[in-house]
Amino acid sequence: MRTVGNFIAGRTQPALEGGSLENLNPATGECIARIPDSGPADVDQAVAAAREAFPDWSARPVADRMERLERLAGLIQANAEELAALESEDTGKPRRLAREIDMQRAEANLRFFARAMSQWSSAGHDMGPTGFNYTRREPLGPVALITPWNLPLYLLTWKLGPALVTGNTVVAKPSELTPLTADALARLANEAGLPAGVFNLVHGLGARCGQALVDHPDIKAVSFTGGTVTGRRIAQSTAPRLIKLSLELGGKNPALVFDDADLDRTVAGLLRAGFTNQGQVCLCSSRFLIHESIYEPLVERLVEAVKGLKVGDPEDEDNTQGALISAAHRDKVLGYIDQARQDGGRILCGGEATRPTGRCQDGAFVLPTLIADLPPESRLHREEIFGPVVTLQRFSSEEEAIALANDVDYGLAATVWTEGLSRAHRVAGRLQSGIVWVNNWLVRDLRTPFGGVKASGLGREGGHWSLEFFTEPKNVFINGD
Ligand SMILES: NC(=O)C1=CN([C@@H]2O[C@H](COP(=O)(O)OP(=O)(O)OC[C@H]3O[C@@H](n4cnc5c(N)ncnc54)[C@H](O)[C@@H]3O)[C@@H](O)[C@H]2O)C=CC1
Ligand SMILES: O=C(O)/C=C/C=C(\O)C(=O)O
Repeated sequence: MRTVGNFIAGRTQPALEGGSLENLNPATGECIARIPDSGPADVDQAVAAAREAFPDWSARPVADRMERLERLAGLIQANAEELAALESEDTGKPRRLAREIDMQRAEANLRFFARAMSQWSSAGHDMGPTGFNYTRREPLGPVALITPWNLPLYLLTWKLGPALVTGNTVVAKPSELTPLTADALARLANEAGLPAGVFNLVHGLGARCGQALVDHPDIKAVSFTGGTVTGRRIAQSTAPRLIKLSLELGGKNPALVFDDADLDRTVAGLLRAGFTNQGQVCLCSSRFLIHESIYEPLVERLVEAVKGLKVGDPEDEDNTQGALISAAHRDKVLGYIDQARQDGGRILCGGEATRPTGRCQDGAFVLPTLIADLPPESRLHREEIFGPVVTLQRFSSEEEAIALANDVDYGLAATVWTEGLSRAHRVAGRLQSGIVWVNNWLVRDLRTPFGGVKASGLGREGGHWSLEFFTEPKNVFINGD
């Protein structure tokens, strides 16, 4: 079994009070590591290290920071297989998915932001003979990055890249459920030549370690991805200090399938949108809204396709579906399926836990599930389940589809399936959603704004939005004579 430590000022160390937490592999139920149960004293030490490293790191030439981040990206690439194995063990996701999605994106995130910095410019405002204004973009200081368990290294690097390249120093807190790739990244950070204290890592529970981090008076900004309840709590905690906050939160994302959709493309797309990573991506479509004229044939094809998904041991390269993040989360998801039955829903496929044979028989597996005929007010249409569960609804007009899509508290990512160009533009314009994909799902261009509206978050990350978040603009006026 591994022992994971906090990474502070370039060194690995246990929690100062000595406590530790179990880290389980959700596919087997086995304990695979012990991690520090960090508290305010550990956080204080990590923030002090970040504060101490800030003057040197922020004063370095941009090219120096870009080069070190590129080196770190190269080390992720070189160690991708080992990192994918760790990620899969820690999350229960198929190793193949961890390799093909998580590790590729972790590398791409760091390369993208290192290179984006070379194209970033600041504004100038010419007042003619009176003078000239130029805008400096200054780093903030030590910043907190708090990340969830569904895409651990993917989301940590998504925040780390822009934070570091703009000259900030970092204290990161990964989810207590998935510490392993962050721990590995810390070692690679030393190898890549990140100076001590530039990147620090504290492990532990959200309510103790995470809360101490967001409450720390020297933290100048918090970038958080996770559940909406936690996001709201962080917003309340940081509000009195008026620090910058970026919140990427949950979703209840609709897929709108119109009667002119290409059904082959739609079935393949909905399968990915509904069930990638066992439905544990904030962008997953969890409500399929289908035009009544194609409802029966499309649903028949979807049921067949979903039944064809292979659930089981994440190490088996043939499996597309692994375990959910924990037994507790599996039970929460199963609770929603029970609720669906009570609400009169019809389970078209799945609807239960499964026990793969062999080493995974005690794992947290749930069969991919489609549920029809729920009443409109059912909680399953409204609440984020964050598992392999999709509800189906019919609509008879474009107006009704848009109304159903918008009738939830969330507004993160919608998909629209149609061959009609005008309809695609019209509907995209009316959806209350930070992101709309037409005839596809999770095509990511890292230059684009990423984030949600309503209960799905606050602010945008990606491209220059991330670079702006991690810097403060300062206007300098130079007199004209
Ligand atoms: N990106 C997303 O949309 C995600 C959504 N979720 C949703 O949230 C639900 C709950 O999952 P959790 O693991 O509890 O997510 P969470 O939002 O509580 O955890 C995310 C991160 O925040 C930290 N955290 C928790 N409380 C904190 C606090 N008071 N201050 C600072 N940091 C804190 C956690 O330790 C973790 O690192 C899931 O069932 C799912 O519906 C969960 C993970 C990702
Ligand atoms: O940036 C992406 O491509 C995906 C981000 C996903 C999340 O933020 C999430 O699932 O929490």
